[in-house]
Amino acid sequence: MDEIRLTAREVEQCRTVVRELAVSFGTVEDPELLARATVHAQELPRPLRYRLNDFRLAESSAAVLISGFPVDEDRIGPTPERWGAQPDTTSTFPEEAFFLLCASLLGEPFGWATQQGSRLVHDIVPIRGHEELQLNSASTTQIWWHVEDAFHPFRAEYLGMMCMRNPDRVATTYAPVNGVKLASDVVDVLFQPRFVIRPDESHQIEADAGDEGTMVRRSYERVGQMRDEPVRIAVFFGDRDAPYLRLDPYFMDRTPDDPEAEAALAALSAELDRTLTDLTLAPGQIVFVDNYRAVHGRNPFRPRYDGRDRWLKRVNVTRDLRKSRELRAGPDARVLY
Ligand SMILES: NC(=[NH2+])NCCC[C@H](N)C(=O)O
Ligand SMILES: O=C(O)CCC(=O)C(=O)O
Ligand SMILES: [Fe+2]
Repeated sequence: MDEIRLTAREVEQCRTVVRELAVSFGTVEDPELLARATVHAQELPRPLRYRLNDFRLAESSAAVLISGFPVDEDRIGPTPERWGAQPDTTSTFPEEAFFLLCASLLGEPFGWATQQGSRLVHDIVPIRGHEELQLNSASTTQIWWHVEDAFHPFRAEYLGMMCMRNPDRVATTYAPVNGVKLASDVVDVLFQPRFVIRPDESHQIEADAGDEGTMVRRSYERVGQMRDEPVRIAVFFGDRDAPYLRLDPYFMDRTPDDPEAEAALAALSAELDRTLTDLTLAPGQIVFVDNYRAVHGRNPFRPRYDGRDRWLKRVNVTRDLRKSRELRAGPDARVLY
């Protein structure tokens, strides 16, 4: 994993850019701010921009950690009890704006109509009743490692997470694909379309009541179709010697009709299990996981439900919005229906 540590001077430079945005905007969801993000991101410190550029272009590493940006523990307010339940979006504006500007250096932030009310910046918080689900809002059960939204052809190239608080030091888990060792015939099988990935539950929880337009309903129908009539896909793609990967074993069908494929998936899973490591985010730290080159998950923890729970912000980033044009309302629209 790459680590970028901001110097005190660089942090001041970042805060100046963010302060300027805060004059005109109260939420990072404002489409006008998003339209300008790529431009304003060029005002961030040059070393940060160079490092993120290397990460994006040279694939120097499968994840990058950015440390040093401060979080104002009092100003951000209590951890929300549900997704998007933060009473005042301005309370985390500086942190989210910095996060979004960094994301803009890697590509275009986007959201899903079927997740967290179509917002671009998601909350990762433990939610009452979700403790044992395979969702970001779970707690007492581990989140099995996965590629984010592996079932979807337009899933993120990078998954960003920024820590607001993490008092019990709960670890995100992480394993890069370049650490796995597999026999050549196993790699061959993984490159073939012999695998089935179903949509995970985070796309099947109906959005906040109220914003259930026709488009959103159609979007849930599309996810339903991917669940009921999934197409067979390859787990590996790209370069034979440095493959990209696409898998979420928890939501993948066993393939008893194809024992060779089943064995290849088991072999890859065992390797990723073997190489999985902990990454404990501290307040202010941002990680961007290369969603084509690594899997991630999370260790279990006991939720507090006292306003001081673990709280991350999350954003999906694509290198190319155009490839999903058929699912978006306009060229610069960022929500996939
Ligand atoms: N193996 C899994 N648990 N996959 C689903 C991951 C969690 C999902 N992306 C969410 O936002 O809640
Ligand atoms: O909470 C974490 O550290 C990661 C959760 C996760 O997998 C996700 O939100 O996509
Ligand atoms: Fe995830």
